[in-house]
Amino acid sequence: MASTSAPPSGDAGETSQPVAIVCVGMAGSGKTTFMQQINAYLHRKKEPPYVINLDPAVLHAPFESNIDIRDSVNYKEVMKQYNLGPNGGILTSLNLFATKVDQVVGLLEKRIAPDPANPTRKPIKHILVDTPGQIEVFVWSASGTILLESFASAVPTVVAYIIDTPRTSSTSTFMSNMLYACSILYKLKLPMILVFNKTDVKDASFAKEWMTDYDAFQAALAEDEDRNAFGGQEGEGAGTGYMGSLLNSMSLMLEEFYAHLSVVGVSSLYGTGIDEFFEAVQEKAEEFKRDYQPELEKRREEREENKKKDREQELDKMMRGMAVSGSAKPQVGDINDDDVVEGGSSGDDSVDDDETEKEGLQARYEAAMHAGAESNIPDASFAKYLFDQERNP
Ligand SMILES: Nc1nc2c(ncn2[C@@H]2O[C@H](COP(=O)(O)OP(=O)(O)OP(=O)(O)O)[C@@H](O)[C@H]2O)c(=O)[nH]1
Repeated sequence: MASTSAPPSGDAGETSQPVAIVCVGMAGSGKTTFMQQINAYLHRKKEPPYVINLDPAVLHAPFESNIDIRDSVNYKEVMKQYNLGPNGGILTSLNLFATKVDQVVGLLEKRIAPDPANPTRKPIKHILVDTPGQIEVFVWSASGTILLESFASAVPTVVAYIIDTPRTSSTSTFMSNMLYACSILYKLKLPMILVFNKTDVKDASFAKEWMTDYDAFQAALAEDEDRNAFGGQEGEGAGTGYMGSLLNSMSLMLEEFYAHLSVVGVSSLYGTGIDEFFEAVQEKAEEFKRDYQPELEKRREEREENKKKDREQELDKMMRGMAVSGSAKPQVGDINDDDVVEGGSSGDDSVDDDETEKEGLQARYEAAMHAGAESNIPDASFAKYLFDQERNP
């Protein structure tokens, strides 16, 4: 079941490696406000984080970034040059930035490694990564995967999925959001924390209960069905028996998924629940090292192995190509020599044969003409003569 209030396994700052927290969330869920809040929290704790902004379209970020995609890629220029709309512009900017991921990780690794020239420099304990508001552009793009895998190869990385709690309070919107979270987990393959934001407006206890108590969700489902209110506050209330049974089976299916999540309720506006969030970060960082890192390394090794195989195949193909073209010349030479020796049927020889044939025909024709002239063979018989000559040269 969801580890909604798991005890902290130590201060997040005590881990030897820093933890990267990648914030994703639907537009308006409060991602930027949340980033601002956790950034301020860490500054207050005198543990300033390393901040990476991957949102090329953000106009005013309320916090400073150490690495900012906007410093390398001009989103508006990308839109203009490639004739793209806003989403295409963000995607292309991310793709362009992903080509520099080695430099980004290089900078990051340099910063988190101890500096012999400055031994008193405070180590970085948290890396905060802000992502574009268009969640699908990041989560479902190749560049998003490349960037995340690169971070995860450098430091333990966890995903914080920010949810707008007041807009998730009906059974159907809750289920939609959970399915989306599930798809993100499958896609990113990194430990995930569900951050129920805006708890100053709507407490997240209902969500925690629904995730841990199947009967409680069933009761809420029955209530929504009775009220014909599957859309909740923001829906149209289009409840049907089909919807009820669908939500029912989905909630059963998601039980296993919930078991792998940490769930926290926060108010980014007032800063409540942030301690609990960092406890969950610590828990997930440990989980990353225990469960995800070996899997990531296995995938990386497989990729390397496949790359090696591809390279070997290419090399093999090339060598075979060289062998064919290398041996082709002598072989062609051999064939020519053999042809000459054996009088084989090379193209040139057949031309010679044709020539000989032609000359023979010509001679016979002339002889025939001469003979015809001499013997007055009529033209009609001449063809027969030639024919006979052909058959009995
Ligand atoms: N009441 C309340 N409002 C919040 C909270 N967090 C964010 N908001 C409000 O929600 C709105 C959206 O917040 P943002 O932080 O801009 O959301 P976002 O997810 O970054 O949005 P995009 O930039 O579109 O991706 C703003 O009006 C915030 O003030 C919260 O904890 N409580």
